[in-house]
Amino acid sequence: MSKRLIKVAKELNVATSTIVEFLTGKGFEIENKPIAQVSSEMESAVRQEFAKAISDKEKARKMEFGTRPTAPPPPPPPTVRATPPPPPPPPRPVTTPAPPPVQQPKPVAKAPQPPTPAPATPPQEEKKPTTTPPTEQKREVPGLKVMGKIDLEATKRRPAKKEAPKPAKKTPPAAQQRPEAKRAPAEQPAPAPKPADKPAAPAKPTAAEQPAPQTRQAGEKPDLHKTAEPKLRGLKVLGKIEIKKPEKRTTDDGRKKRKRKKITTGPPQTGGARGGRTDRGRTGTGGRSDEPREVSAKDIEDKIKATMARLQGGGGKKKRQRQRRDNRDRIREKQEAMMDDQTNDKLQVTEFVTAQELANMMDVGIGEVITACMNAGVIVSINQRLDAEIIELVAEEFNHEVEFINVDESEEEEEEYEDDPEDMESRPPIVTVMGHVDHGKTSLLDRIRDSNVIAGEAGGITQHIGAYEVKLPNGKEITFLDTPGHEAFTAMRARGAKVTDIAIIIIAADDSVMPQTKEAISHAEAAGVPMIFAINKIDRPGANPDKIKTELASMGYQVEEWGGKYQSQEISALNGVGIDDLLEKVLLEAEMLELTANPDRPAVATVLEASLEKGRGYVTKILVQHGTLRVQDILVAGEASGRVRAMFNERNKRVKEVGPGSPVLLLGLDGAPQAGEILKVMPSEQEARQLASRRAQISREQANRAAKRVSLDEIGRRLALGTFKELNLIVKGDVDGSVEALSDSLIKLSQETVQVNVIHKAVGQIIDSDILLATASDAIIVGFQVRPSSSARKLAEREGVEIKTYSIIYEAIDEISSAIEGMLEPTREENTVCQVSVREVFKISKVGTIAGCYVDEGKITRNTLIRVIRDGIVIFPLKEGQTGELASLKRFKDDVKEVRAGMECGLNIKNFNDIKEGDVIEGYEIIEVKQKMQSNN
Ligand SMILES: Nc1nc2c(ncn2[C@@H]2O[C@H](COP(=O)(O)OP(=O)(O)OP(=O)(O)O)[C@@H](O)[C@H]2O)c(=O)[nH]1
Repeated sequence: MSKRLIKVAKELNVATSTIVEFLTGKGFEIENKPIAQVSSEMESAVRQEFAKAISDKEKARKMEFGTRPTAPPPPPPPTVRATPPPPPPPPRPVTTPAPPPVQQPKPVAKAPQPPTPAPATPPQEEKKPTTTPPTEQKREVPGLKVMGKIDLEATKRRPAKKEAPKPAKKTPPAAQQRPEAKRAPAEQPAPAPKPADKPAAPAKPTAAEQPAPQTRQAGEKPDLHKTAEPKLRGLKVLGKIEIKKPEKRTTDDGRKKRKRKKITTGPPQTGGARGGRTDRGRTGTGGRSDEPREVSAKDIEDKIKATMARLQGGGGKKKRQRQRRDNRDRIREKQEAMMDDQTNDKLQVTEFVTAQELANMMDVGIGEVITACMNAGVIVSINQRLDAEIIELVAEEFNHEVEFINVDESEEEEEEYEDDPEDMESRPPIVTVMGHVDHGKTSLLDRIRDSNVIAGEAGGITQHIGAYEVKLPNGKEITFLDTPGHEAFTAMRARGAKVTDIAIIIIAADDSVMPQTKEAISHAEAAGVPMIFAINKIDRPGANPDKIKTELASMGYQVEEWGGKYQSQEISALNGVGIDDLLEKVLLEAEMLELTANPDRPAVATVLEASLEKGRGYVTKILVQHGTLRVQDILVAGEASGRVRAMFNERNKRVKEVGPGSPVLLLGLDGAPQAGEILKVMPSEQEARQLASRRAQISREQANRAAKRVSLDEIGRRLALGTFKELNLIVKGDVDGSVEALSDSLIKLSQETVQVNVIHKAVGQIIDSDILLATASDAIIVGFQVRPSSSARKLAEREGVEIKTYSIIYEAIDEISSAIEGMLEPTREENTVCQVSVREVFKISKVGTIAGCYVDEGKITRNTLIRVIRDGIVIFPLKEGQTGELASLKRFKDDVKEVRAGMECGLNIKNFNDIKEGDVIEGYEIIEVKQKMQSNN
């Protein structure tokens, strides 16, 4: 599994640039971006490389914190505790020989120690009050006379006074010494430390302070002794201060300090809330977490009391306290919630949650989320919707795992109906006829319908219900979709419905494989629907079926009789030749597909068409796919719901029930679902309504989101989701050569992670069917020197299909290649600012060709960059990198700076005089595009 660079860097505590440098040096390819993916191979290399650094750092850390308390202190404390009483006698002799001045320098040498004693003193103060009771008993112990001795060296009187109370209050071992200390204070204190550390000398100089450490040891424990011993010597003054404090504590300060303690417990909580956030990143600090736990138990009691008091109507004096407690509680609860979150840290998110929502989910401040985004190089606002990559990154930052859930899936959990294999019955195949205009689609469908009308229904008034069934002499049935051509076919597929089982591609034998034929093939191919080629009009004198087969073979579709895998049939839709054979081949294909359905289950159907009819309400034409649909069934289809009021077949005959594979027209829905939407039978009207309204809500939500379809900018995001494996492209160009060249180059961009497919390529304008195919196949349209028709442009906008147009082949390749690599950084982009149609052309000598134009959209200015488009193909400028400019722009006879939509104007173009009536002048500007989020990362 690969990781983000930033994460690895954090784990190793190494700069990302260092890692990148190292990896690049090792021959890995990695970008210096925080979200760059680090493969496990790279990671292990990096870990190996930086392992030493990590361990060194770890050691260094331990040294800082651990050495003071652990290394030196542990040995002395135990000895001091255990030994002090027994060793006293031997030390004395030792002390005498030891020269006090000589050893004093030693403590001085241990420069670092002085700071430690200072902190050591406060603990003493706190503990002293608690130790007060034992002091009297301890006074009896004579062993602690040493204290007195120390005092003599420094300031005899004061230390003596101070020490006296200390020993009295403290340690039991000291008790014996104290009496001695009083009597012979000068020397005895020294021995006490000596036995512990051996260095008798240090004891003497610090004599005044040593008593203090001893008292600490008694009250506290080994740690204090350890730190004290080396440090005490230099810190005499501090010792004095400490001694004074304990005396006061016992009286007034005790209360104050108790209060302080309470206060300190409070702040840690608030601090915890603040610090908790930082802790998350560092996975918490042990010490702090302990405190709040203790406090929380008390606070719970307090809270109960406070609540009780409030219920009973407490006095105003305690109001603040209560408020404070409440605040603390709130903070603590928040903290606990965070802790819970951390343990249960898998976030289920839909894509495009806002920064605020993500912060709420993780229970962290929005500021932190924004900061995390900024650290990753992305500036976001509170309500900005974050994409998958960023969500992942931010969640990682807060130790959350992310699971992306599809809104549709999450909102609509379809319970899979499990069909019993025994209930499955074969159903008629559903066939779509597609082909080039005038190649005979309608004629074929009519011929089939007329010659194969279901028995007993001949002569009835037919109505268009989007499909019809035919029964063949052998009793087998076939359902033909007669929705016009591939538009309906792809429109349905674009909605996720796969209705067609088999596609008949009809090609006129006296013509050739035409652009629409190729499109039809592309559509069927993209849908994975088996094709049968019907070579029509074989009765025509110029018919040449072999030519068609050859063309098909050259496209990679070898027909069966030529050794290929595609069935084909020569037919004449006009006189009925070959139709039965064609239907036989359809049945054969259907047999191979083993089409079955269970008629005994709640019906599921696909909407073919829906409309609002006067007097009938919403009329929905459907094709039942599973189960049997009956009158009075409760339905939901897309955002519409209702109950089946009535159903009619294509003969306009009422039917009470419809089985799988049959089309029907139904009344009763409260809206018009879109073609391709699934109609389901629901158990209750309430559920149907709920589901419909939920879908309506989702579709609104989706409409608000970024384009649902793939776009170059979106590839990075999809790659992050891990679901993006194929990039489908439709390539349109001005000439065959460029289409081929561009397609080949684009296919070559395929990588291990992303396969680039050119699902359709053709010469000519980008038209509606390209958009439909792109919608159905989630493809991007790449146009080279061609433009979309205005209806195609609108359709693309509506469907969210991205059309990328280029004038330079390598730019197209570069951009798509960058997108695939997830590092698209568009900085300059074309923005169409106007569309002007040429209505008249005047040739004026010396001036050139003047075009009388009408501004259809936008505003053309004198400086607008332009290109001339004829029949959807760019005819000027043709040279790569060249831009078109106006030589003049006039309204009537006046030069003007700009002309707006709905106005006429005259213009001529620099270096271009071949302008013709009907040409379109497209004005555009080059704009600097803000870097998209994906590209930032
Ligand atoms: N000679 C001959 N003419 C045919 C045959 N099939 C269709 N035609 C003729 O070809 C023309 C076009 O046929 P249509 O069935 O309308 O073709 P289409 O593909 O449905 O056309 P659009 O609906 O416009 O896409 C009509 O004049 C038909 O009479 C055939 O097998 N032989």
